[in-house]
Amino acid sequence: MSEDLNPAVVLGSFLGQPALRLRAPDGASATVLLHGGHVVSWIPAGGEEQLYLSPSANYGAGAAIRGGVPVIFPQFNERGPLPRHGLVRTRSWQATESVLRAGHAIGVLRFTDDIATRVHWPYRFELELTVSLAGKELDLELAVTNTGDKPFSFQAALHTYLRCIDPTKLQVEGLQGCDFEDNAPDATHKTGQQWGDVLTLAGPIDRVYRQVNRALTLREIGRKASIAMQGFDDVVIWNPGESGAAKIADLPDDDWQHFLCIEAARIAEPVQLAPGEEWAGMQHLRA
Ligand SMILES: O=P(O)(O)OC[C@H]1O[C@H](O)[C@H](O)[C@@H](O)[C@@H]1O
Repeated sequence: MSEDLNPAVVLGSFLGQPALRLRAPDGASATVLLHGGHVVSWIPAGGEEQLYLSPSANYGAGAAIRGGVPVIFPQFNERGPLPRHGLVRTRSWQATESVLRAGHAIGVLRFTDDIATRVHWPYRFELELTVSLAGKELDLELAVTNTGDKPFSFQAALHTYLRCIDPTKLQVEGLQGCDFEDNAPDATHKTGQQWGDVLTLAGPIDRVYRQVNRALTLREIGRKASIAMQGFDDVVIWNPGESGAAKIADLPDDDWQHFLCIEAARIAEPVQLAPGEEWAGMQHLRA
């Protein structure tokens, strides 16, 4: 991609890392690192930063960046033999396209399997992350294509760290009736069902909500944001709380108070892809 192909989307740098910088005509902007295809910043038109990014985050080859929107593929967490959260958040992607269409700045990044990924996972695949923004909206689409001659199955997620004022005072609405798996260290029951429509946090939370077929609303003082998904059946809600944050080296001890992860995920029922097939999942964020 040439540097001056489109003034709405340019190749630049962010903390010394190669990055795609998107700016819509209405002033909305986002930054996507080539490392991990990782969105590290999103500022809606006339608004403020919506994503949390740890000041202690690590960057560069092999690093998993704490904050922003890590792309998880083909394994979620430690639910298999691969490195935690898969193979692509720690590797370099390529910027392939930049477009300004109907007022939206759009950038596309691609990741293709290589010898290093095939050592872990012997499949041929291509990922494409499309980042599109304008006004108060950010749309992220992850497309996965099986470019090989063997079928495979995978899990995937867009592990979005949403910046917030205080996670213990916000509300997430829209999960009523959904079954969940509770992976918090102190959870007394490993599964449950969301009985009320309003989820509030009292401490650490690490839940996989199943079959969330509607948009979620995040409310806190002076703010109402919405998060909708397509293709991603599950939603992970994660915050390590004070005790968990103390064990995370690349997160300042108090910073658990500045974000809530609302992750568009496909975990419980992995996607099966035959040779030549493609799957796409989307997360739509509205500030
Ligand atoms: O520390 P990481 O490897 O980035 O994982 C961060 C978190 O990701 C997900 O939200 C999982 O549900 C959590 O169990 C995990 O702690």
